[in-house]
Amino acid sequence: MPATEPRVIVALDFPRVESALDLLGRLDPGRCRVKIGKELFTRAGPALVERVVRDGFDVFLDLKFHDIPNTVAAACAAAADLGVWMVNVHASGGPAMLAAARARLDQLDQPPLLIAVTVLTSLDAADLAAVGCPGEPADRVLQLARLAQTAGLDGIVCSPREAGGVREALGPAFRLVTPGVRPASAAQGDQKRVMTPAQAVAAGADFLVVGRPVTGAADPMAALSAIEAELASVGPAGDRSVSPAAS
Ligand SMILES: O=c1ccn([C@@H]2O[C@H](COP(=O)(O)O)[C@@H](O)[C@H]2O)c(=O)[nH]1
Repeated sequence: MPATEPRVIVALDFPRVESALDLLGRLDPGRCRVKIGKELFTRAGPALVERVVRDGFDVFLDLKFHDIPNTVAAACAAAADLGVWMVNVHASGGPAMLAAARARLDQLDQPPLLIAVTVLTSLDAADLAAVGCPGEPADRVLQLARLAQTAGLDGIVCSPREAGGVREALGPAFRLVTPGVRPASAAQGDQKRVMTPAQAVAAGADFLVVGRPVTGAADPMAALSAIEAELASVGPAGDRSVSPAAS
């Protein structure tokens, strides 16, 4: 990914639509992308997504579809109709579900990026064991990442902690989208697998999803600028541009 492309995706998680619009009015689509997730989508619906797209933002619609193949494929097509830049599904939905989503989006001239959620960044090994998946999160992430790549997805959501291993195993063109990003001074909250912005990019993340460290800051724009400054200090280490032939 060229180092000049905005890496930060601001998660617009707000209890009030007006608060999301207020922050959007201060953000620059040339500097960051935005994520609309379950909270804002449930409050404001597709009309808000279309408005934010019209305002020039690359929108990651983070609804984490997880259902039977036919339903997920149709939901992905509906998301694409909104003009979003990225849409996601749960990798644990299985190979047929992933393949159906891929096949449906492949019918479009300009499909959004299709990304698979691996292991939620709020989970640690004990949480995984509690839901019947004993083992290290990194191993499960890699297993699900391979499944997603085999099904032709464009990348995965994982924590920055797994980015290095996945990057090494699956190559430079596979997009790694990492929530679980916390500047050194920020509260961890419910996230269990975290790294700083600089560490995430150095580990191989393409896109950093950042919510509360920006949206919950006293001065959200100053918080975003501090993250950008931290990323600038990483320099070209995160530039893994690939030729079309290699991608
Ligand atoms: O594994 C995942 C998948 C998605 N998310 C989403 O990212 C943001 C993170 O927000 P913070 O406030 O920076 O923790 C949020 O919208 C989650 O739904 C994730 O955290 N982990």
